[in-house]
Amino acid sequence: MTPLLSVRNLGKSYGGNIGCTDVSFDLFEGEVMGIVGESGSGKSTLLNCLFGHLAPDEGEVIYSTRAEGLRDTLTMSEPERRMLSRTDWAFVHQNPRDGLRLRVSAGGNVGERLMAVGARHYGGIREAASDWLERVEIDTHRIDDRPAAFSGGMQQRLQIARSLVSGPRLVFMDEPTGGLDVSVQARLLDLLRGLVRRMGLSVILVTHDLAVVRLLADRVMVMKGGRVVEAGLTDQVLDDPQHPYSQLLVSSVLQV
Ligand SMILES: Nc1ncnc2c1ncn2[C@@H]1O[C@H](COP(=O)(O)OP(=O)(O)OP(=O)(O)O)[C@@H](O)[C@H]1O
Repeated sequence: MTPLLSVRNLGKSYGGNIGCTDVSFDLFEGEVMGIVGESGSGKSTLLNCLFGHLAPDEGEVIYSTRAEGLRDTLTMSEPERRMLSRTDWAFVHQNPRDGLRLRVSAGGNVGERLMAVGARHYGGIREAASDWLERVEIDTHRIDDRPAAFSGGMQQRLQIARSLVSGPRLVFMDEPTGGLDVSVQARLLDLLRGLVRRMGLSVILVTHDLAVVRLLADRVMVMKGGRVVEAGLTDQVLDDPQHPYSQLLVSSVLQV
């Protein structure tokens, strides 16, 4: 089976500082890959290099496109890449305010993404937006409200609806439950898990929370100092970590 995404020797430094280095992995269709590590271990740098928010210094990011087979996204033209990130890919930010337009209605936030991929029929767009609000458990009566009036958890659910409405195959998530109350996190995780499984999404999920990884990820990569120090099936890595740093990471959570 061809991987959906193949990353080879990806590296990015900031002046003399390593952001991430020598990162290689494959991601298959329908698979969730968790990336964990302490603050400064390179998780965000890696995620942003993969999505295209940052330009890596070296490496390859080969993506299996629907129309043109395998393509290195790092050598694509800017318009091609933009199109890919609107149609096949989506990004869920930790802070929903980074992924939403706060002055546009909830329905508008979702509908806008459909228009960006060519939808034009107003009735159809509004219906799809309403359907997606329901799917992320937002009362459809709030469709014309601005997200600024929503709670943090609702804003995050709206951002997820906006990201998924266009039917992406690969979703990048940066601490999607970070900054939310524990009870709100639990509900969001449940929702995310259901959507990911039902839609058969491939996900690259950055988090420092091992409970999030345990619940969502099929496989996990542990990063330290910009490098992947251990990778494997989630249960294996969390139940029987091999690298001393992974052991420390797992045991520090258990002690809390
Ligand atoms: N804009 C930048 N300029 C210089 N160094 C940076 C920059 N962004 C990140 N770094 C450095 O790159 C390394 C990796 O940082 P990165 O933010 O990717 O880690 P992280 O694991 O995502 O951390 P956090 O969980 O705190 O977001 C760190 O040493 C960090 O100081």
